[in-house]
Parts: sequence; C-alpha cells; structure tokens
Amino acid sequence: MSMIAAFYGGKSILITGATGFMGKVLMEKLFRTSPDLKVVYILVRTKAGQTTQQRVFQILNSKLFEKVKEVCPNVHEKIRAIYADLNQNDFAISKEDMQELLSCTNIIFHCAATVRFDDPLRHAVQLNVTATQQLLLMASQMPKLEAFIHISTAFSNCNLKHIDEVIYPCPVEPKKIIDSMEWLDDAIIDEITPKLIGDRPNTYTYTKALGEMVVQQESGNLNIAIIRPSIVGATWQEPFPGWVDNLNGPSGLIIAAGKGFLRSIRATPMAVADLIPVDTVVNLTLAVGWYTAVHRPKSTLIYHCTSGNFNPCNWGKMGFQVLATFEKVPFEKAFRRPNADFTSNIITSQYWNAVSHRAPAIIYDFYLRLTGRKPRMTKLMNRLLRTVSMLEYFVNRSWEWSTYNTEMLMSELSPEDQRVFNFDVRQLNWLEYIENYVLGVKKYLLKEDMAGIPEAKQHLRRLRNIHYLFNTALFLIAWRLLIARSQMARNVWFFIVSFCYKFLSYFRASSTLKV
Ligand SMILES: CCCCCCCCCCCCCCCCCCCCCC(=O)SCCNC(=O)CCNC(=O)[C@H](O)C(C)(C)COP(=O)(O)OP(=O)(O)OC[C@H]1O[C@@H](n2cnc3c(N)ncnc32)[C@H](O)[C@@H]1OP(=O)(O)O
Ligand SMILES: NC(=O)C1=CN([C@@H]2O[C@H](COP(=O)(O)OP(=O)(O)OC[C@H]3O[C@@H](n4cnc5c(N)ncnc54)[C@H](OP(=O)(O)O)[C@@H]3O)[C@@H](O)[C@H]2O)C=CC1
Repeated sequence: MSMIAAFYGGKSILITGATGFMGKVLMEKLFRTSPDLKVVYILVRTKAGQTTQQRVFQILNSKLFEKVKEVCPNVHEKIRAIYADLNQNDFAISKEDMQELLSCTNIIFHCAATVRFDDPLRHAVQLNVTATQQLLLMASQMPKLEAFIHISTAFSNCNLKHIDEVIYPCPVEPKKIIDSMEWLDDAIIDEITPKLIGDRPNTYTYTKALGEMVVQQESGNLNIAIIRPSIVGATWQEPFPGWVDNLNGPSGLIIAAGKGFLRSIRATPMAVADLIPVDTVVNLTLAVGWYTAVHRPKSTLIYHCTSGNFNPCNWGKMGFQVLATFEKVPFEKAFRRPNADFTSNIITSQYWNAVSHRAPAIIYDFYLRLTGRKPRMTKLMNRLLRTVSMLEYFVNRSWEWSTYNTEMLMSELSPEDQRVFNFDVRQLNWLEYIENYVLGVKKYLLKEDMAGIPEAKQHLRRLRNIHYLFNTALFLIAWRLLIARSQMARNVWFFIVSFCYKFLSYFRASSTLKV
C-alpha cells in the first residue's frame, strides 16, 4: 500500500493554477491514486467566454482524465470549482466560499503563476508575488492546514551558475516592490524594470525569485516547502506518454521546427537541456506534500526537480532526436522540410535567420500577393523569431542545481511509493522520451491524425524536389550573370567545360580499346 496515496485519502486539497499544464496533471494523479480523497478545491477564473463550471467540464472530459473516470467515477462531485481571480483583492472569492476554504483545507498546492517572459513587471509582481503573499495570509487562517507547497522554478536564480536548495535574497525587498507597484505609473515601471531585474533575463524569473522570498518571510508557523522544476515537458509515463497541452518551453519550438518554419537556432549544442517531464514534477510535488505534512521539517525545504545532474541530455542530442522523429512521423502541411541547425555564433545565426527564415517568408508572401491572397508569412516569422530570441538565454547556458533534499526524499519513500510516485529521472530514456514528446505534440497539440502520415511524407518529398529545383535554378542564374560580367568566371567556365570534354573523350577512347 502506498503511504503517500493513503495520506491524501479523506483530505481537502486546495489547488491554484489547476487549469494550467502542471495543475491538470497534478489533479489527475491525485484522483487516480487517492480516489477516496474528500474534495479538491480549485480556484478558477472565467476565460474565453467559458464559466468556471464549463472549464472544469472540459478538463474532466479530456483524454487526460480517461483513466481517472474509471477509478473514481464520481470525480466531478469531488471537484469544487471556486470562482477566483488571483489579480483581485481576496481573489474575488465570495464570503461563503472563503469561509469553506478557511475552515476545511488540509493541503495547498500553489501552482498559479504567469509564466510569460515578457509580462510587464506590474502584472508579473501581482500574480507571482502579491497573490502568493495573499494566499499565505489565507493559509495562516486555516486551522486544519497541514502543508503549503509552493511551485517556483529552477530558473528563479538563473543569474547564478551553481544553485543550492536555499532562498537567495534579491537586492530590493519584495514588500518594497509590491508597495511601489501601487503608486508608480506604467511608464516609470517600464523604465526601472531592467535595473530591478538586473542580470536575470526577464520579469518571470525575477518575480518568481521575489515570490520565494515572500514565502520565506511570511511563512510564520506554516509547514511550507518550495519545489523548483526546470523546463517542464510532456508526460514521460503517466497517465500515458507524450501528453502536452500548451506551447511553453520546447513544445512551441517543436511545432515551429516540424512545420519547417524554424530551421536553425542560436543554441549551444553541448549545453545541458534540463528538461523534466511534467509527471515527474507532479510525483515529486505529491511526495513533498506528504513529507512536509507528516515529518514537519523545522525549516522550509526547497526541492530541485531537475534532470541535469542525474541524467543529462544536451540540446544537440535533443535536436537530433527531434529531427529523427520528424522523419518517421512528419507533421502535416509543412512550410519547408524540417531541419535543426544549432549554432552558438551570433553572426552565423543572423545569417541563417536572413537566409533560412526571413527570405523564404518574403518569397512566400510575394507568391501569396501574386495569387491575390493576403501575405502573412513575414509577420508570423517575425513573431516566431521574437519568441526564439526570448528562449535563447536558456539554450546557451548550463546550470548546476544541487539536489540533496530531492535525494533525501527519494530515500525516505517506501519501495511502493518509489514506484507509484516515481521521480527518479535516472530511469528516463531520453531518445524514447523525445520521440513520445514529438508524437504527443502532433496528437494532442496539433490534433493531427496518424492516418495522415503517408500524405505528409509525400508533401515533404514534393518540398524536397522544389528545394532542389529552386537551388539549381538559382545557381544557374547566378552563374550566367557572373559569366556575362567577369572574364575570370568565363575562364573558369571554359576550363571546366574543356576538362569535362577531355575526360569524356578519354573515357570513350579507353572503353573502345577494351572492346
Ligand atoms: C532549429 C530548431 C530546432 C528545434 C528543435 C526542437 C527542440 C529542441 C530545442 C528546443 C529549445 C527549447 C527551449 C526552451 C527553453 C525554455 C526555457 C524555459 C525556462 C523557464 C521555465 C519556467 O520556469 S516557466 C515556463 C516557460 N514559459 C514559457 O515557455 C513561456 C514563454 N512564452 C512567452 O513568454 C510568450 O508566449 C512569448 C514568447 C513572449 C510570445 O508572446 P506573444 O504575445 O507574442 O505570443 P503569444 O503567447 O500570444 O503567442 C503568439 C504566437 O506564438 C506562438 N507561440 C507561443 N509560444 C511559443 C513558443 N514557445 N514557440 C513557438 N511558438 C510559440 C503561439 O502559438 C501564437 O501563435 P498564433 O499567433 O498563430 O496564435
Ligand atoms: N511550464 C514550465 O516549464 C515550468 C513551470 N513552472 C511553474 O509551474 C507552475 C505551473 O506552471 P504551468 O502549469 O506550466 O503554467 P500554465 O501557464 O499552464 O498555468 C498557469 C495557471 O495559473 C492560472 N492563473 C494565471 N493567472 C491567474 C489569475 N489571475 N487568477 C486565477 N488563476 C490564474 C492559470 O489559469 P487560466 O487557465 O485561467 O489562465 C493556470 O491555471 C508555475 O508556478 C510556474 O512558474 C516552473 C518551471 C517550469
């Protein structure tokens, strides 16, 4: 019997960010392994015209929850969706709901965040810092609370090369930042943002670091733990391999590469690609929830959920395997044949951006205009290159994260828990994982049918022929122009032609002699 699964039985659990990538997988695993839990409260806002109930209905009816519905048929009765907007005072939760949350909650998993790299500082602070502070305040009024688990990121201190399982102070106190956001206007905030974030690459990593400081400062008597995952990717094993439902991290780039839009990237092939499957993160999170509540560590423990020091993979290997999978299972209607050139040189990368990305987009838009359609490729390409430029920071560096607490926790688990809540990435086979990831992107993000693979392969062959034809035509035109203008080119041309002629005459003569 799993001790962790038994621990969650009969518990009332509060999850923020349950509609997000990690939150959904967390909820799924909780219901699948502890179907006898009492209730899961989720804080949900309305979005894209959908009510909170409609959003929950959509999640429960997705493929991700198929197994859950078998083991916990009344799952819909055990989810209590509470309308909440984490950007508002008291999260805009009604009095009755708040009362219920305060009096019943046993465990909190705080996953909600803005993960956008380009969010204005004011918004990132509101969600990643102020909302965390408010949630801690709520937690301090919960008499039955056993553990508060805060999800941060391994990159909250990405300005350092070696990162320990400790909270590093930021130069400006989070409270001062929160206060200043109230009275500074947007223009001033934009001006001081680069100074505040310092050597971090974006407002996301900076505000996640501030969020951790808030957790440390406001923890009071709470039983708190912080989890820092690295780049969270598709599921490895559970509930099935390759599940993914958003474009964050590598997923968007896999699509862009598979569709032939993105063919080269400024990345260091030997840099560690610290990817971690989302089910691994969720298993560690649930184990940490159990350990924090049962063992009540004296201080706030931080757990790095990373793969680099256990089972490293680098970007070069990852790109190679992604490309190999495209050969087997190509994406439909590709713009160009997929390619994955990794170069760490800025000039080479700019050259490839011009030749391999912008030029084909301009040519395609010209073709669209000629055929009376609206040009769109240049705009799309500019947007993609902007996205890529924001991710480049993370694919040109390697980090070392110490993992003493994570290893300690692994050793504290019973063999059954190590199996059911497996977060040992030493067992992960990267080639298999990446192949499933690409397949998952095709099936669950692009919603492409496997039956379309022969047609997709045929399309890629057509693109290859167009590519050869285009390059040959380009070469002949360039050569013709050169010959017309340069004596030297003419000499070279005559030399090549006479050499070929002599070679052919010799070949013909020697074959006649043999007869
Ligand atoms: C040769 C190539 C070979 C390739 C081989 C293949 C694989 C091997 C190599 C793989 C290397 C992986 C490196 C990962 C490093 C991650 C490090 C994470 C570290 C921290 C981890 C964390 O702790 S935290 C989670 C990470 N947090 C994000 O990862 C959010 C990022 N994101 C944004 O901050 C916003 O997205 C941003 C960008 C501002 C745009 O903002 P924006 O307003 O312009 O755009 P939107 O978001 O509205 O999206 C507008 C259109 O871009 C499309 N799109 C959105 N994301 C996209 C994406 N990633 N790749 C493509 N396309 C994307 C979308 O589909 C829309 O398309 P459409 O216009 O057609 O609808
Ligand atoms: N994905 C990754 O690569 C990594 C993620 N992390 C961390 O993991 C956690 C989860 O990330 P992930 O699942 O990928 O992120 P997602 O963007 O998929 O999910 C974010 C969640 O936060 C919710 N949320 C955002 N704003 C509000 C708001 N104002 N009110 C209520 N809810 C809100 C979203 O709700 P809605 O659906 O309504 O938008 C969504 O449920 C985050 O803390 C992130 O920092 C850490 C390392 C890597």
